[in-house]
Amino acid sequence: MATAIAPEVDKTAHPFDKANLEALLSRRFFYAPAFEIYGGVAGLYDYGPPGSSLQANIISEWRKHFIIQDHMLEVDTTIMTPATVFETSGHVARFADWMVKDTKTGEVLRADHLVKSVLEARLAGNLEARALGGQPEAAKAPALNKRKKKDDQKSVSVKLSDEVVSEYEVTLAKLDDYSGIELGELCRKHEIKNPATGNEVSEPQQFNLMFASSIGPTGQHPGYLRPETAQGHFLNFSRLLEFNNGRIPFASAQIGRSFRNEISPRAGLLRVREFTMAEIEHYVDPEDKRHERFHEVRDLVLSLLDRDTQYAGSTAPQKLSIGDAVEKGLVANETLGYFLVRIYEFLIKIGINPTRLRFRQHMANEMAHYATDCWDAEIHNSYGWIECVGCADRAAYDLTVHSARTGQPLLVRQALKEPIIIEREAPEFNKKVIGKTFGKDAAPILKTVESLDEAGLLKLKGELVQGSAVITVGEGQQFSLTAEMLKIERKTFKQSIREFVPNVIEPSFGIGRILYTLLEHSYWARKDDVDRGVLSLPPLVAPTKVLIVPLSAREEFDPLIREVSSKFRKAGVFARVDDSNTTIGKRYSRNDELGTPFGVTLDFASLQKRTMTLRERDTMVQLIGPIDDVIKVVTELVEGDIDWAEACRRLPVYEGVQAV
Ligand SMILES: Nc1ncnc2c1ncn2[C@@H]1O[C@H](COP(=O)(O)OP(=O)(O)OP(=O)(O)O)[C@@H](O)[C@H]1O
Repeated sequence: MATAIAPEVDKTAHPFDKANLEALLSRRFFYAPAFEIYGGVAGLYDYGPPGSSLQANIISEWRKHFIIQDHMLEVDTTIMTPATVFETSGHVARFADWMVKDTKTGEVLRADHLVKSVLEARLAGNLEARALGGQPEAAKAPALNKRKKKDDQKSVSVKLSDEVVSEYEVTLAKLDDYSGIELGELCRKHEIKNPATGNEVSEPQQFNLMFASSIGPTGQHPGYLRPETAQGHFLNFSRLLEFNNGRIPFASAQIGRSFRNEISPRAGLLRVREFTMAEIEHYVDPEDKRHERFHEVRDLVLSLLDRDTQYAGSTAPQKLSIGDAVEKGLVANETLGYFLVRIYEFLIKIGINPTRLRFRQHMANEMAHYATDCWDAEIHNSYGWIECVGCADRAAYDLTVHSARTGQPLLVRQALKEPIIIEREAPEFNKKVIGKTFGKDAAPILKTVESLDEAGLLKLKGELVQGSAVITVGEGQQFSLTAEMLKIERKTFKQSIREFVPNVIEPSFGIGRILYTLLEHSYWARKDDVDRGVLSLPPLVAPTKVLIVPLSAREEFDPLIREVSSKFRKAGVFARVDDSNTTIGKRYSRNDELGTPFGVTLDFASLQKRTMTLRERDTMVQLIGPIDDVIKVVTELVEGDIDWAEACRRLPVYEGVQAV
């Protein structure tokens, strides 16, 4: 048997060409602007057949990797949410970005994106100018009036002083940390204007990103489309805990749509107004954030860009094993570290280039006020380093606020191995007297006193000793209590149950951002022809796994096509027949663009000798073998049980005319 060597393919013969990739994605209908024939709406996209399959395959792998392998509890909660939920969670007050307006045209721009694009364009212009030689334009920020109007839309060769370059670099490294006021100051200081018009911009204003709606026909019940899936997990916490037999740690997981009214979405799938998220809420004991499988991942080395490095104005990550990172306190705890590794493994498995993946820690202002640590998985693409997954330790915030608002306990009760004896102040009521004196107000009065903490009870006790005490119930109603109604005494209790609100570690994935970045990482053009694009998607996520190509349209091929299709179907391999009336080369080229990893060709020899050729997308090498052997090899390739080098050892190279 002739053995083929699996050749290395040069995928870097041409520099990455975004326009070519975008043309391919549109031509093959991976996705397209929604409502296109009505002119489209910014930030809304529809996925076509290959895009939908690719997304479904990524999600399917996500379910296997996280839900199945880590035994998570899957939920599917509603998108439409009553306003009170988001008032409680803080989204109504704080889920906002800073926007500025063009003072003449009224065009709206996101403030931090404006600062970023203008400073980056100036730095790029500086590099160009330095390459050409020349004097720095100014010791400080270059005045815009010295520049051409509109010059910040793209880089313009203007040399900057070293001092300005370093100031810009530090500003960019810390960009996510600035408040609205600071962004306004940056615009004034660096004379940042609307690049499209050269006009000044207004002071930054906050814009809430949630889509408001109302529930029911009266319009009296305000609601919002959820901007993340997380709240649906938290509100079901008690049921989930019960489902898990009252034990933590455990995690809930949800895949679903979220909506954000982004200020000016201009980055394709990276910033859209409706998108699919996959979110995990992992509930842990606040006093023990170890993870039972941490030992399995502790030696894996990640690229970590910590907070202090960013404050120092650098964006160079350090390579560190997650074990060391947790030990040094760089990553707050084992559970957070475990998830960083699991996120890494998932992204690599679906085809993200590991050299273009880093984890960046949030800076102080960037992080939600309640979070204790947060790292974003950022993946590099032609738009720069893009957050694709956020991973935060949200502490006990969400469960605490929903519990306080609803009066429902959202906590864990754990039997203590050894009961503990505690001494504390305890109220003893004379319910008869209270009932007689206060009537229907008696119950809320008792509830208010019972909810007082140790300090509150001691204060009340002191006042009662003086004769009477006033307590405030609900919205400010006051009642006077006497020593006849209430005694407060120090008592001893035996506690055999520990009650606590768990902390939540939340990995949150944006599927669209991952999908687009994967397409960029997979795209390259053949050395001999820049227009022959290939998407090297791994078989695991490729929309179609095998293309069946009959060489002739003659009827006598039909039974064989049916047989091969049916055998692939039975093996669980998604195959498509391409019997279009075009050359075999064109058929393969089209499927290279669709990312189809394998092709099998049925020719006249197939009819006579029952053989079939097998073509690999990237190398275009063709092997040949008996039909059943080829199907077996393809099945193993698709399932990841063997690689192409092994396939080349199993089947001889096809020596006939190569169908390229
Ligand atoms: N407008 C959007 N379009 C597509 N994906 C998004 C969008 N907003 C968020 N995501 C995805 O959801 C994930 C979790 O959302 P999160 O709230 O952490 O994002 P974010 O910090 O608001 O993102 P950004 O700062 O880029 O707006 C992100 O990592 C990203 O992958």
